[in-house]
Amino acid sequence: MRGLMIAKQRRGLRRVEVERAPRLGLLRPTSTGFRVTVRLHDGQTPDDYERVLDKLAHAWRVHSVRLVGWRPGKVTLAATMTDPLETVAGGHSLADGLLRVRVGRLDSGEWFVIDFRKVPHWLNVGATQSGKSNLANALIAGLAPQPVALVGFDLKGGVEFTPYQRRLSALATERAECARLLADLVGIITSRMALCRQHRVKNIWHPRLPEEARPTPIVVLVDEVAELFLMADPKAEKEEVAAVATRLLRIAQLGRAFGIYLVVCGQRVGSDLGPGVTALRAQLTGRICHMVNDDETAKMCLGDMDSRAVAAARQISADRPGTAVVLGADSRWHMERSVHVTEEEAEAAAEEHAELAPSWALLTGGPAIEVADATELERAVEEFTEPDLEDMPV
Ligand SMILES: Nc1ncnc2c1ncn2[C@@H]1O[C@H](COP(=O)(O)OP(=O)(O)OP(=O)(O)O)[C@@H](O)[C@H]1O
Repeated sequence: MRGLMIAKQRRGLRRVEVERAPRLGLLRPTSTGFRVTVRLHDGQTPDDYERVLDKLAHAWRVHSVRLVGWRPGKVTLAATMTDPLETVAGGHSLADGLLRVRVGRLDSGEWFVIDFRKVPHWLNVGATQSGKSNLANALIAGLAPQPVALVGFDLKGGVEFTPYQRRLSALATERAECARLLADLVGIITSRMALCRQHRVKNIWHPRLPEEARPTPIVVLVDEVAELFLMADPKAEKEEVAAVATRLLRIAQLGRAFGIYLVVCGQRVGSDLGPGVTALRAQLTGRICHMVNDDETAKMCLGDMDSRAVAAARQISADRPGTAVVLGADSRWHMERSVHVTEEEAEAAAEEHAELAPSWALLTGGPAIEVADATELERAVEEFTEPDLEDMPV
């Protein structure tokens, strides 16, 4: 039956023209549809296919067609028969290795994995009720059982992250507090730099750095980033905002090598918030754009990478919360829908693994990894440490 369906598809495919009839390779069935490699005619580029993917989807009578890869002279297209983002089933383990979290599904049917060692910093934008907090919940639930420290900057007065406080090593809810916490993080980077110099390595993941000296990775979640930059009274607040902007930027620039990763969330991220925001954005290479209210935020999030992604983000409808356009490790954009993780589920994960939270005092000055329950941590380290550290990005 499936063979018949594929044969019919194939006959359909042969009738499609992209300027000239495509030279199709074998159709390979996938769990959501099929993949096919197309040999490019002389003068064609992958862009010629990118432009007509919608037309191909209609011609092939499938939900969508995406360009999923290319080699010189060839492109690979993936067709999806039905919308894989209609519902995204949960119930699986969100943690997927050290600093990796399976937060959702891509429209290709694959997992959307946030892998901080591949893409260290992320920008997560969206209008109210678009699903930003749900994604943060998924990250907290996925990172909570891992040997990592979590830090919260919650400019919504603490309402977002306070429920997870027991798993957080630090939480700042006002700008002055944020400025102090950011200064601490810069201090952590400085001491980790000294550690790396001492061992003649360029980053904390280098295999030459003894395991017992390797510092705990820190994932920093910032909610409502605009509040860090907005000034009600520019005269009085200018200095504080400048300090916050400089420190955040420094962390984004240097954090990757020293195991500090950022997830910056906000409703609106525009250049009107000042040059600090634009400079910060350039460092946040992972982009997640939920439904947004204005073109500028979608452009700020996605536009400098791919203008087609902006158009796709503007089409996300309000009745599909958790849906977003994402740009990640492969520099291509994808439609994604995050796994639905309620605040209660994230809170339960934070409670369950509260003992894995290193104290802030230890992170800022104490030995590398130390938590209340050493056995628990050892188990977590074992579970999440991959043997081949050679592959780690420098
Ligand atoms: N992937 C998803 N699947 C199903 N429902 C979702 C998904 N993501 C979010 N929701 C639901 O959509 C609603 C809004 O989500 P969420 O609170 O994450 O939005 P938000 O962007 O953080 O909003 P706000 O800025 O107002 O806090 C919630 O009721 C949430 O449960």
